[in-house]
Amino acid sequence: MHSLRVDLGQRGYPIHIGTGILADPALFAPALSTGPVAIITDSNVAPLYLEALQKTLRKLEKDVLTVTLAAGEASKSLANIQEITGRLLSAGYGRDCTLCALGGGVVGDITGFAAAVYQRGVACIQVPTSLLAMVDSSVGGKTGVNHPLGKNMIGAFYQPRAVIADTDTLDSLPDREFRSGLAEVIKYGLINDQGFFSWLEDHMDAVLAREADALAKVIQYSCKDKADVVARDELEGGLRAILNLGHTFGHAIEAATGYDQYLHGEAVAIGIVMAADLSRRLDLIRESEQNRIYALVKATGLPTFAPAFPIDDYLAFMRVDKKAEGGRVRFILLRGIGSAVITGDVPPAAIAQTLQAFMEHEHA
Ligand SMILES: NC(=O)c1ccc[n+]([C@@H]2O[C@H](COP(=O)([O-])OP(=O)(O)OC[C@H]3O[C@@H](n4cnc5c(N)ncnc54)[C@H](O)[C@@H]3O)[C@@H](O)[C@H]2O)c1
Ligand SMILES: O=C(O)C(=O)C[C@@H](O)[C@H](O)[C@H](O)COP(=O)(O)O
Ligand SMILES: [Zn+2]
Repeated sequence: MHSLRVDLGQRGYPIHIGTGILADPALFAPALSTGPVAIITDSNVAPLYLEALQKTLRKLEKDVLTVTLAAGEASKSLANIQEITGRLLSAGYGRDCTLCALGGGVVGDITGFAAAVYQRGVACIQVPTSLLAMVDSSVGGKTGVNHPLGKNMIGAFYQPRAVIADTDTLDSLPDREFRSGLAEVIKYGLINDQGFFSWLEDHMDAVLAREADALAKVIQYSCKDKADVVARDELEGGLRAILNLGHTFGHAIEAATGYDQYLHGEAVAIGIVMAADLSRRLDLIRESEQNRIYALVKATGLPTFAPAFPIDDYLAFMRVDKKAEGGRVRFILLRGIGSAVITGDVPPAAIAQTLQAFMEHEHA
């Protein structure tokens, strides 16, 4: 097992990454409040891992309630916050309860938000089971739900008490979901870890084959890169926005397509390719660097072109992005591989050219 820490003083917490650790009560015990536990999970994950987690918690003599949401992004809704909190109230759960998010980023984001608002805040443990959740969403305390008008528009920063990532659960993760998680992994290399990006270029075959050593390195490096950024800027006053590379375009793609055609990581992959294109148009990176980025995304089997919509539709979704300031959309762009810049100083014509280029055809 490998453990690291998100260094946030009193709100700091451990991230445990390893095989078989879902069955280890000793990892859960320090993060639990004194009262009962509610496991929030989804309809795909429940048949696979719910029993194992229930067993672990019962060894700690915990009463356990389970809320199983329908799998998929549509479950990240305010209606399900009502459902979860209603179940907790009906069961008489008080402020001493703990919510355990067992699943991917959807379950993690909604459970974290439910924990933030239920009786003004109860303990939360993230038990990520998708690659994306292990490398990104379970860490850092961004919680929330979607609104039809925009992705993640309702939420809170609320840190978990612990992240417990049992990599054995990835054995059952469908290939498309696995690749989706790799988009966020590539992101870390691009924003602040040039060596990791090069390593990914050299080892993508091993990663895609889910070789244990390669997978362990991917998860450990990603969690460390994310924990470092979060520790320096928990509430996204500035620096943390670099974790949003590819998301200004990506979230617009998700929202424009009703959240059900592209997985989050797929939309982010297209967004990364677009951000690289925009960076090159503004002479921030060389064409050779743009080509490397495109090649790695492509080698990962992720999509690199966006569905065709009127540019104004994309721009309208991009304007609701939370990074916008004074009505001006801000982008995370690249100054090289391993170096990101946050800027609102982007000519509208360049944004339109990038959108056009990646809607019309695949980049050669
Ligand atoms: N809070 C953050 O910092 C943050 C970061 C990145 C993404 N996100 C959010 O995370 C969500 C995407 O997360 P995701 O990709 O995990 O999606 P997801 O939660 O929908 O999980 C992906 C799919 O895989 C299934 N699944 C999960 N684990 C499995 C397993 N071990 N075996 C078999 N099937 C399994 C799920 O049921 C689902 O169908 C988006 O809503 C995105 O906005 C949040
Ligand atoms: O943790 C962060 O900060 C991120 O931006 C991580 C992203 O991968 C994630 O998709 C996040 O939910 C996006 O946040 P948002 O603030 O743009 O909604
Ligand atoms: Zn993301």
